[in-house]
Amino acid sequence: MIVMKDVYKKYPNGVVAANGINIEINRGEFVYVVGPSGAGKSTFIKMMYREEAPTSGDIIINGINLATLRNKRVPYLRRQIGVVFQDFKLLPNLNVYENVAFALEVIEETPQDIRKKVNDVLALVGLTQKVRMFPNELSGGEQQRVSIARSIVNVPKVVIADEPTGNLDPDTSWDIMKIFEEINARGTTIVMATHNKEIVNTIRHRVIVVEGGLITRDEYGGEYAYES
Ligand SMILES: Nc1ncnc2c1ncn2[C@@H]1O[C@H](COP(=O)(O)OP(=O)(O)OP(=O)(O)O)[C@@H](O)[C@H]1O
Repeated sequence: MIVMKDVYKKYPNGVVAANGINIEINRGEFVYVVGPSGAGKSTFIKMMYREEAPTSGDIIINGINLATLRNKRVPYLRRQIGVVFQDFKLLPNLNVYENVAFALEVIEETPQDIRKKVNDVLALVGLTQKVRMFPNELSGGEQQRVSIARSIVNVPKVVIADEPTGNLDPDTSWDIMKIFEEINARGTTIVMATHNKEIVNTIRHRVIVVEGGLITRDEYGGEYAYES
């Protein structure tokens, strides 16, 4: 469960990117976050995994209050949340297997556990044949699959994705969406910022519209639509 109460965010340059956001997202939901460029979608998402801190207001993720979370507890939060980016953010000097295993190794899993968990998630995203390849040997879609595998290897309750199909062609984007659908079907909450109107209007889920740092619409099975 994700709760935001009166969340306000002003960047040091004076830009107000969140201007009183209130929202509840229940366990297992799939939520699209849409809105015009500069509306505050990335800021909204970054505050959920504490990449950005709100200026005021409360953010509670699976019972963890980010307002009172100590910095040393941030890794604990990050284990509960998988994050997927538009530009994949893979480590270029590690192969597919190592990029995914890295996320587990940092929390001191045993080698046997690592092997099983990494192979399982790589099978889920369809990359079993490419485990020894490096990011620069993969297509964009394959790199995004690695990044998704990395995001779910710790079995997080929530996966947050900021424009995960933004760098991909339409066919590849649909393939990536199938993986998110599968992850969601297994019970993981998904929060996804996207500009992809066709996807939002075809694979229907809850749609939150962010405009001017505010949630201006919130509809289950809604359409990709906003005023400006
Ligand atoms: N680190 C930052 N410092 C200062 N201002 C920022 C910072 N990050 C974002 N902003 C500003 O906050 C506002 C919201 O930006 P944000 O990236 O959240 O929008 P967005 O809806 O994700 O946009 P896009 O769809 O273009 O990615 C914009 O005016 C932006 O310029």
